[in-house]
Amino acid sequence: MTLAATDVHHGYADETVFEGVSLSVTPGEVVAIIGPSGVGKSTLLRLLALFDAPDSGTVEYEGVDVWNAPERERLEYRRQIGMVFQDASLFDASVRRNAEYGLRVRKSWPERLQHELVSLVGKRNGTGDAIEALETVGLAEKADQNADSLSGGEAQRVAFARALAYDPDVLLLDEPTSDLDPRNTAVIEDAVLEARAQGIGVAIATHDMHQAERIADRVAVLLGDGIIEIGPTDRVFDEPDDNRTRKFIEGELIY
Ligand SMILES: Nc1ncnc2c1ncn2[C@@H]1O[C@H](COP(=O)(O)OP(=O)(O)OP(=O)(O)O)[C@@H](O)[C@H]1O
Repeated sequence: MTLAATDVHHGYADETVFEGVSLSVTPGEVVAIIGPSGVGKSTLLRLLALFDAPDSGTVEYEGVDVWNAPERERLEYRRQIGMVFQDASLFDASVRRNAEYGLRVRKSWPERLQHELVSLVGKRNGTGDAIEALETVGLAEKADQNADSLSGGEAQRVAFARALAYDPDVLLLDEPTSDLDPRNTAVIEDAVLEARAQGIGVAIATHDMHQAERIADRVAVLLGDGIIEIGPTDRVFDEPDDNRTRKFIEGELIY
């Protein structure tokens, strides 16, 4: 399942964040979105997550222009996309109940609706296993603990498991490790690579250049005027086409 934003423009009130941005996420790849603070990395992820419609341009799920599709279809496409934010935002409930959240919502739907939606996206998700997802992030043994007993890093790992348990086609990660120590970061990065191995397409916004180098297949560099460069990670880091990319990677203030 390919998720693609094409020539999207977006802004808030009168302020344009970016224009003419195109980015696709294909199955089994990790795309890192890098760029200075405020250039619109989160905004782009929100457009890909179908939370917000672009001001112009299209967002397509497997070739379907989702903002011209009926609302019910759009909601179903949205459910194929797992999102993890910088802040874990867990519920005051057990780790297991948090990880199961998406599964419970889907199971509560009428059978007729389930069939209709399976025919739309070609699979029945919501049948995943929360404990398996917790195992992926090394927290299955804490399944019965209340989420508020977890450390910040553990909570973020549960947020990742919650997105994974639902069996998404795509995972969108908005700086998921920016507040984490190296050990918890490594757990999340391994889980990302595991998701990729299962065929999930992943886009991750990150300020950590080393993280992008470690886990991304492709890197998109977002600057004031849009994506100035996109390509295989090694090529973008070692031989960037755009001089601003090189300066940004080397830590110069360019924006
Ligand atoms: N809901 C909103 N209402 C108004 N302006 C917003 C909103 N969300 C983001 N912005 C503005 O849009 C611009 C892009 O923000 P965004 O969060 O997408 O950038 P970012 O690259 O993810 O930044 P950071 O790296 O600091 O997280 C910023 O100027 C921000 O202030």
